Amino acid sequence: MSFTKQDIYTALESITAPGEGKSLVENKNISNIVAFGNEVVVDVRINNPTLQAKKRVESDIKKAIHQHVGDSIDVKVNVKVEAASKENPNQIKGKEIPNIKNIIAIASGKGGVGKSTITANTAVSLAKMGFSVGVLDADIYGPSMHLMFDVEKEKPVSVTVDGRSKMKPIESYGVKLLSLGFFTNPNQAVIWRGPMASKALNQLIFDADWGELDFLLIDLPPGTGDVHLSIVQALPINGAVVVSTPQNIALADAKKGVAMFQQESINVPVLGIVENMSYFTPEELPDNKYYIFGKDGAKNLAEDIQTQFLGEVPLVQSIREAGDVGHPVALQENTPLEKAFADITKEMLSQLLKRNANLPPTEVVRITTMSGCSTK
Ligand SMILES: Nc1ncnc2c1ncn2[C@@H]1O[C@H](COP(=O)(O)OP(=O)(O)OP(=O)(O)O)[C@@H](O)[C@H]1O
Repeated sequence: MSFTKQDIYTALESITAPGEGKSLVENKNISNIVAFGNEVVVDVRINNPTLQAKKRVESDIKKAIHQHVGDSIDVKVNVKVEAASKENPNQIKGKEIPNIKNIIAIASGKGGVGKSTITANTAVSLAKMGFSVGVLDADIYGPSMHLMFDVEKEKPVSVTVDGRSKMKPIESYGVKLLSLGFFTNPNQAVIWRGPMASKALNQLIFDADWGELDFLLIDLPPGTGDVHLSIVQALPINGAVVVSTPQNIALADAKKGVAMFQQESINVPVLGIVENMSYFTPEELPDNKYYIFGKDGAKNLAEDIQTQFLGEVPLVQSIREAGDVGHPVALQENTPLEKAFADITKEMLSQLLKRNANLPPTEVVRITTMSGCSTK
């Protein structure tokens, strides 16, 4: 059968580079194509170093050529991984997403420490400060953001942007949301394998019509696994926030979480640690503080590992209730909790400003105004 190099390029236009949101051709991943007789050799360069990504690219290329050009063609694929440069520890990895100025990952080592609660309330605080904010719920084990923002019955619709079909995030309290929870049946356990989860998350980031965002907060799953690795390697994350309770077992896991971001191959700056459930104050004894999970654990950890302590949130029934009814407590005007979350958010922004100030000049476009925050 006869075919041209151009036929091969056209076939490869249908394939998305892993974690890069554009087609292999558009993203200039194809470095060479040689076609002779019934054989084609495709040389391709990708950034994602995982074996799964290499295998996926190889099999996608073969499939596309067989499907669009001819199923008897003998296809050979050479995949080369281009490691991200390690020279500048503040380099933002992954492809820049033009409409999204800052991406912040919220993580925890241990489950159930309040990572989603902190994400939801920080997002609300940012929106109240006048920023445009999006939240991506990447917690594949138990997405909860759609519940915390009272939109569990909503389904994102498809819109056409520049000729491409995109998902429109659901908006609640001025925050744009996309969650795996919108696409799963709440009564069914969903088992996401690493590559499948990464693909779904990539779509939620790159195939979504986020519009212009000052901040995209990513609520990561607890722990340090596959999903973290592929998200932090594929996305230009400006910084990570780690949430922990003051309990020893949670702190040990938080330390691992921080270490994961600081690993050479990941190298995402940690903006700081938030301590949740720091103490309990009964209504009838407003001056008493009971340190149920231990005292100052996260503060001490932050000091030990030379990370910023971003603030503390007490254990309060109304935080749990507000989460359950889908009305984050930071929305309650003129309350101590609204202030607590605003203070944590400002501290996080100050750290982000410092971090962005260290970026190469072309990257220092992230935030220009931030009332009440400074890099000092
Ligand atoms: N400071 C707090 N005071 C009272 N309840 C809280 C507080 N923080 C979180 N909670 C409650 O604790 C539970 C777990 O919180 P959340 O879902 O935010 O944790 P998570 O770390 O995101 O959990 P997962 O590991 O499942 O993702 C929720 O019911 C939430 O409402």
